[in-house]
Amino acid sequence: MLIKSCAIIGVGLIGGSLGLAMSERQLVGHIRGVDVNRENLDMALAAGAIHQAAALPDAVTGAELVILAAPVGTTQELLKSMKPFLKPGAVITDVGSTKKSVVQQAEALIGDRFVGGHPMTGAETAGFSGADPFLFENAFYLLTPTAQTNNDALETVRRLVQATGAVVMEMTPEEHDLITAAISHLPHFMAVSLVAAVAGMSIGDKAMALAAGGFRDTTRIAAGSPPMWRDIFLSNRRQVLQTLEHLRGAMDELESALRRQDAEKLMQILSETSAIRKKLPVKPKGYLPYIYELVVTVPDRPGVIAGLAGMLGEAGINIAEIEILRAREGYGGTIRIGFATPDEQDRAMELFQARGIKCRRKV
Ligand SMILES: NC(=O)C1=CN([C@@H]2O[C@H](COP(=O)(O)OP(=O)(O)OC[C@H]3O[C@@H](n4cnc5c(N)ncnc54)[C@H](O)[C@@H]3O)[C@@H](O)[C@H]2O)C=CC1
Ligand SMILES: O=C(O)C(=O)Cc1ccc(O)cc1
Repeated sequence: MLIKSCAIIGVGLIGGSLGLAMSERQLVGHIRGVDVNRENLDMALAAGAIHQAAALPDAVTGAELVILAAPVGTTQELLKSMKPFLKPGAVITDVGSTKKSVVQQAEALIGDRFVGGHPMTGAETAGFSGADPFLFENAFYLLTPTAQTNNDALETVRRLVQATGAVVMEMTPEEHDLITAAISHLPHFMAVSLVAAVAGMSIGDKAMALAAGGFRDTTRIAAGSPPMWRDIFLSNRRQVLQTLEHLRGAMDELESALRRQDAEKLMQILSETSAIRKKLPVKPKGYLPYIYELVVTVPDRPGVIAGLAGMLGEAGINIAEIEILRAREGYGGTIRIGFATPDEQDRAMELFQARGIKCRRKV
């Protein structure tokens, strides 16, 4: 056990997942949870993510560690209301998606025992129902200590975060906010704008009904929690606007090439960005650092997946992940099967091909 008692303020997706990860691994003796949403609190309690539902200030009384996991706009009020009740020496951390303003507010109120944190993993589903004890496995978890931060407090948070399976990376709050503006907040801004733009077109409804791969992939995050994203945009406003300038520049260049019907320029931009996109590192997810995948096309027959699973099972090949990508009555379907090793992927491919089952490696 790393910590005797902890309070999680906000037991939604991230706070709930941390609670589950900490209790499953017995990292914390007693966890109290606070939430303005009774449903999330009840679910967190029932799932064992927290041991006790509480209210402020009781929840933080005697707690060695307090984790703020509500939208970033609540930080200041929460810290103000809990400050007089904090145990001397208690460590406070947060999981907010923006850091500079949060850390400034917290240091002004709490001092050197606040450690800014941000797990670089999550989903577009809000609330405890999406909580997952393995959410942090192999995910980057950014910590943003400042010159003020107490070393013991930092070490406490670092050890706890590492024990959830995450990979800690440290940077300044300023660097954090610019990087996340570019790779998280700007994409969200774009996804929201794309949904709004298409929805506003006269063909909007029909287009949405037909939306497949590209539109879905590019806009998935736009389904995220509105209060959470409102707070992120407001708190990282300057950096989001700064990165937006770069996006506008890139869009202007592409637009101008299109207006001029400049095929060469279009090819140059498309080739350069395609090469950069292909070089993105494979995202480690879950327990398995990498997944080696096959895409299998099967006929539309009951029991066809059981058949594939049976073949693999008999050959001693373990299925790490399985997903039905497309299925149409009468046309069969496409199934993605993930393996933990390239050897299993090769053997599965040979096995399927020997039986005349169409399959290919997914890259
Ligand atoms: N959703 C994601 O993928 C990620 C979110 N974050 C950050 O984590 C924080 C929490 O986000 P999620 O867990 O996704 O949102 P969520 O909506 O699932 O959970 C937030 C919880 O906080 C509660 N809450 C709101 N105001 C409160 C208050 N004043 N006192 C107590 N509880 C309050 C809500 O009722 C909700 O249960 C946010 O700061 C967000 O920026 C960080 C990484 C990833
Ligand atoms: O759903 C996704 O892919 C996300 O990227 C979720 C997410 C949202 C906010 C963060 O600060 C970090 C991660």
